[in-house]
Amino acid sequence: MSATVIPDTVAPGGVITASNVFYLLLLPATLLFYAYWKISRRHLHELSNNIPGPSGLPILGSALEFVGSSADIFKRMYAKSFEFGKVVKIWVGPKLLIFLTDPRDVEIILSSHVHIDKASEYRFFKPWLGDGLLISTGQKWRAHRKLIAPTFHLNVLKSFIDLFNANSREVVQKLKKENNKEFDCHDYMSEATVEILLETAMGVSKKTQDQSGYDYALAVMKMCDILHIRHTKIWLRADWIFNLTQYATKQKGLIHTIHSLTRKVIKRKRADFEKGIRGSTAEVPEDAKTLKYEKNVSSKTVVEGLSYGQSAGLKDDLDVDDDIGEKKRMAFLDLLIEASQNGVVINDEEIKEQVDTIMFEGHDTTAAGSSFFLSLMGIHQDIQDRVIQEIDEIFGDSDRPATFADTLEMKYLERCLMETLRMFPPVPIIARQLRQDVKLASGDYTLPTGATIVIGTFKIHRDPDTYANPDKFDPDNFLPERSANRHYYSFIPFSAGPRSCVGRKYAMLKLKILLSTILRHYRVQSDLKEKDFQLQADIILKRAEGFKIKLEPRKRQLRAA
Ligand code: HEM
Repeated sequence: MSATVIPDTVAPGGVITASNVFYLLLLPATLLFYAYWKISRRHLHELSNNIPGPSGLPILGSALEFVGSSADIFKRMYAKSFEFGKVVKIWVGPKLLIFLTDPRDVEIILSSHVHIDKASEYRFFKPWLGDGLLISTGQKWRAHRKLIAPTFHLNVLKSFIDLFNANSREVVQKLKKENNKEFDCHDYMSEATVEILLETAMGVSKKTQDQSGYDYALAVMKMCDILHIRHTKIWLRADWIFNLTQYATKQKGLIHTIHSLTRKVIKRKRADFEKGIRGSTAEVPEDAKTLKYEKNVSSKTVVEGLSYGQSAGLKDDLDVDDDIGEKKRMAFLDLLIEASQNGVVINDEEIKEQVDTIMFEGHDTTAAGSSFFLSLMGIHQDIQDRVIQEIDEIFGDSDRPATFADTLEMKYLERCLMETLRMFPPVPIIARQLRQDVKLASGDYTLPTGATIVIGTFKIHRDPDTYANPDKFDPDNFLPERSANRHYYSFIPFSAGPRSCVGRKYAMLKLKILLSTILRHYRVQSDLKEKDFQLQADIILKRAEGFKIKLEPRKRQLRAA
């Protein structure tokens, strides 16, 4: 542009050229920009000065701590976390991260209707999840949350029970080929959780998809690897650099695989909708239907009988009014398509973003949770005995499907599940961007506007001030008398407050049916102990070495009912 204004020629015998002018102005312009940048960040520095944390290197800060494999980074960061208190600042280049692990401080952030903006790192999800519920903010997030949350209410979830049973039975059949040999159960859990989502929340039969649930799950895992690399290698954060790398090409291919499934799902559902078909079109085999076994359970018992993965005192928009009107009782994609018919609440692109979001959040988290659960059962044989005893007391020697009332009886299994989510929370950290200063409750600290706040769920769940023996797998941590005096925000696997997980109840119900069905048929063995797990936190917490277990068929004489 400047070349057209000031011709880039050498003046006869002179030295003033356009490039000379450019270089002459570059230095003062840079100095001015730097001065402005420093002044605009003064507040950030002033308020963070008294927050403890590693001093780091000039310019880079602690960026080098994030070099290496995900498992190395996780181990290093967790070890470092013991050097400081419950409010820690870390500079990563110019970025200020503040880690919070005191439940009183965490409550201030998570319960707020103001601090709802996700950290800037979530933008790496955009090409994949668009502006779906996980990432969006402001009015768009509010309107869509209001629309989507009721589609995960208990009354809707109860209509999924037969499909949870049918799919869990299929997993048991598939697992037969792994009898008595070591294998990675996460592969099976990923495939099952994708297929269950397709048949329940999306309401389409998995048989109509030409891609298997596993292909989709694999693409998601590889996509998470790339996103994790962008979080840790700071030079890849800039889109223009990232787009020059092979990761960008790989990402394009993976997004194509992921989006081709979600596009097909929406297309099929729309076609069904136009034919007047509502609800799931997935078929349930007769022997997985629960109607004749179901006892009537009042919604009051339901709320009191199940914590759904939350501390008992925490309530959110999933807990209000379980007896919602008949009209509102629609599953996720049915409701979105119906809402889009008038084009006001949600348009086609937004439906796709939400479907992508639910397909991701709904499967990878529960695949990790169930794989950790099975690994822990394999390690703690005595605890597995008690779970199996409880299941056998509920089902006897019958092979009938699990009813909703049965899931309420699975109290010990539920405690084991909660303890699994405590020790190995699938979402190990939550990050928010502060748009205004926040005074903390735990000490004389004020978090400055512009800081990235990292809620360290993994660390909070291992705090010896809250859990007497935090590294021991002890389901009795969730006995009512032990939970009673705990701060509500000291157990937050599903986050909490207005941006809590909308799939919390769905996840707990599905996991109870899936895991109890597996344990009705198999006993789990594991040669490793949990201290040997190589944890890696690339978006979702996993075992880097895979979730290796062995299954032994249980010797039960089953009868039909
Ligand atoms: C064990 C299973 C699960 C765990 C541990 C889990 C955990 C979480 C956590 C911690 C968040 C907050 C994330 C953040 O703020 O960055 C979240 C949000 C979310 N989860 Fe889950 N989740 C699980 C299962 C599910 C399922 C089954 C679904 C859907 C079917 C789901 C859908 C969502 C959505 C849509 C959000 C975003 C909510 C919002 O921002 O309004 N999750 N989940």
